[in-house]
Amino acid sequence: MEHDILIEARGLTRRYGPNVAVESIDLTLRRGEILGLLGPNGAGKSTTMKMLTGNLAPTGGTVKINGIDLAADPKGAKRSIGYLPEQPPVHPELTVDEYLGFAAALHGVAKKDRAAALQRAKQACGLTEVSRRLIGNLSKGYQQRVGLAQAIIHRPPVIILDEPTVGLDPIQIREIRSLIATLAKEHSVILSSHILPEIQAVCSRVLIVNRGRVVFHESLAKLASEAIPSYYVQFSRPPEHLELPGVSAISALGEGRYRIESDPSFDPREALVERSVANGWGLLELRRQTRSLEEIFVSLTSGEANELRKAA
Ligand SMILES: Nc1ncnc2c1ncn2[C@@H]1O[C@H](COP(=O)(O)OP(=O)(O)OP(=O)(O)O)[C@@H](O)[C@H]1O
Repeated sequence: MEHDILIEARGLTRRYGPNVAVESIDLTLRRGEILGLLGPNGAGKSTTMKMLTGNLAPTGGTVKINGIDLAADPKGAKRSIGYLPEQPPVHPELTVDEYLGFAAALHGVAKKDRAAALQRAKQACGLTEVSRRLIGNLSKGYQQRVGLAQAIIHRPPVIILDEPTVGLDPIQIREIRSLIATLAKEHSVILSSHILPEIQAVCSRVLIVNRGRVVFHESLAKLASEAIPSYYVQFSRPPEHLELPGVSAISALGEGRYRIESDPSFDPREALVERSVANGWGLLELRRQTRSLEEIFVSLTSGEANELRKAA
C-alpha cells in the first residue's frame, strides 16, 4: 500500500546507562521530501538514524516505516529503507559489481532481478565505468557513490544518509550533493550533517538537534524568517546612557557603537536619527542587520534560543 507519510517516529529515545543520547524525538518524513537532520558533533544524529533504520533498539518510542511498525515487523519495515551509515559499509577487497551483487542479495532482491538492479543502481550513481574496479582502489568520492548505490539497490522509497560528504574534497562534495539531489527525485531522503550550508544546499525541511533534543523543526524558509533584525548605530558624541522607547535591548559595543534589538514590527531608525540631530550625538552610521542562518544555528545549538525552541 502507498503511504504519504513514509517515516513516523514518536518519542524516540536512547539512553546509554545514565546518559541520554536521544531524548523523545518526533520526526515525520513525507513522500517527496528531503529532510535534513542538522546538529553539532555528538548531538544524536547517528543514534537517531540507527534507530530509524532498525540498527539500534530504542530505549523508548516508536518508528513506523511506510505504515509498518519497525519493532513489530522489522523485516517488512526495513524493506522500504536504504541506509548509508557514517562509515560506508563497502568492502575494499571486492569489485563494485561483486559488492553490489552482495548488497542486492542482502536486501532480498530476487536472483533473476539482480543484474537489472545492479545496472540501474550503477547508472544512477555514475558507477557503470568502474564496475570491475576494486573498491579499495577507488577515490573516496567514488567509494561514497558505491555506498549510495547499495542504499538504493532494492529501490526503497526512503534513503537515510548519515553525513554523506564527510571526508570528501570540495569537488567530491559538490558531486555527491548533486547526486543526492538527483536520487531525491525517486526517493524521499533523510540526510544528516553538522554543516548548515550542506543542509541549505540539499534539503527542503530541517530538524535541528542539540544534545539529543529537537530544537527546531521547520522549513528552511521558516528558519530564515526567524532571522531577528537588529540595528547597528555609531555616534561620534554618544550620550552617557542611550535609551529608546519601544526597543527590547541596547548593547553598548564601545567607542559610541551600539547594537539595538527590537520587535520586528518596530523599526527604531527614524527615532534614532531624530534624537541624534536633536541632541547633537553626531550620527556616523546606522544600519539594519539580520542574523545569518549560521548565527541562528549557532544560537540554537548553544542553548540561547528559547523563543525559537517554542516554534519547534
Ligand atoms: N555506544 C555508545 N555508548 C555510549 N555513548 C554513546 C554511544 N554511541 C553514542 N553515544 C553518545 O551519544 C551521544 C550522541 O552521539 P551520536 O553519535 O548519535 O551523535 P552525532 O550527532 O551523530 O555526532 P557525530 O557527528 O559526532 O557522529 C554522544 O554524546 C555520544 O557520545
